[in-house]
Amino acid sequence: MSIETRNACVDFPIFDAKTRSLKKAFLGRAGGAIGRNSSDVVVVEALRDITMSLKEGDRVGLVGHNGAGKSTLLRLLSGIYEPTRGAARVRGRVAPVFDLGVGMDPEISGYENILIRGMFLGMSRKQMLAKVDEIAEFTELGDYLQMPLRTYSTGMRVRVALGVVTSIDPEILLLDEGIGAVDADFMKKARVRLQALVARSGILVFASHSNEFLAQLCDQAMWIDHGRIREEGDIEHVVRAYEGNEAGDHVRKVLEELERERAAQAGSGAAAATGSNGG
Ligand SMILES: Nc1ncnc2c1ncn2[C@@H]1O[C@H](COP(=O)(O)OP(=O)(O)OP(=O)(O)O)[C@@H](O)[C@H]1O
Repeated sequence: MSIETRNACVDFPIFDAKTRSLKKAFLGRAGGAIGRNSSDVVVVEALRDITMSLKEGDRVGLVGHNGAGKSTLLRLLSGIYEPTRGAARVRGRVAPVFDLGVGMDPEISGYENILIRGMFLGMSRKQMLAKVDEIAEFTELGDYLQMPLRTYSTGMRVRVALGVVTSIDPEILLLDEGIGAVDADFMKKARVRLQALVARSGILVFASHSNEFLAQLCDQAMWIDHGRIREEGDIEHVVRAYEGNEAGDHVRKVLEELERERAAQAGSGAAAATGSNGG
């Protein structure tokens, strides 16, 4: 599996822009540049000359200000958008997780929504039937899963959606944040599942404004600025460039913490193995 883009650009033509008061070319603090294409139609230049090459095992975080182009890049990689110019080629089974609520039907039960949402993300009905009990247990929603989804609170819906998303087996996982609405205890549980999901996905591209979350799931990052790749490299370096030393130090702490957790897990795994041999 792989992702390759070469000088990929995405323009959004805006036919109903108030053109008379528009400056010739506008580059604001937020959002992509506003310009005109060759037919003099106003366009938002959401992505400019994106060249990237990802292979199995790559875990890339996208950082950048509001409107920088992160979501547009994820949509380009998922095939929802074609490049206006340049090329984008993606090989592999893609699971686009942009909006946790997409593909959910308020009129049917939580249980049925689990099946449907899973199929929307590329799983077969049979595969989902095999997973549904485990997902139901993860959500801790009990009998609520028999009730129509419209009777759920926002956080309860997110639990269902997260349960499904973290149960799939994608080759390429494209994740847009928006995972904020669950309570802290549940998030802790979800984090473990998300990390497991990422570990079994071949390629991850994850857009988020949470450096903590990014550091937990990614090792590389790209800073998207006004539709262009401004900086790329390891995640600490990119966050430091984008947000400064304090944020960079925070990322390093999160990475060190993860490293300790992993070492402790490996240690206890080794101890358990030794124990069973001895007994
Ligand atoms: N469907 C659309 N039609 C017109 N312009 C769009 C459309 N989608 C995005 N844009 C523009 O493209 C630019 C990039 O938007 P995008 O959603 O990719 O940014 P983002 O980095 O994900 O931002 P945020 O962090 O705020 O979610 C913005 O200027 C936005 O106004």
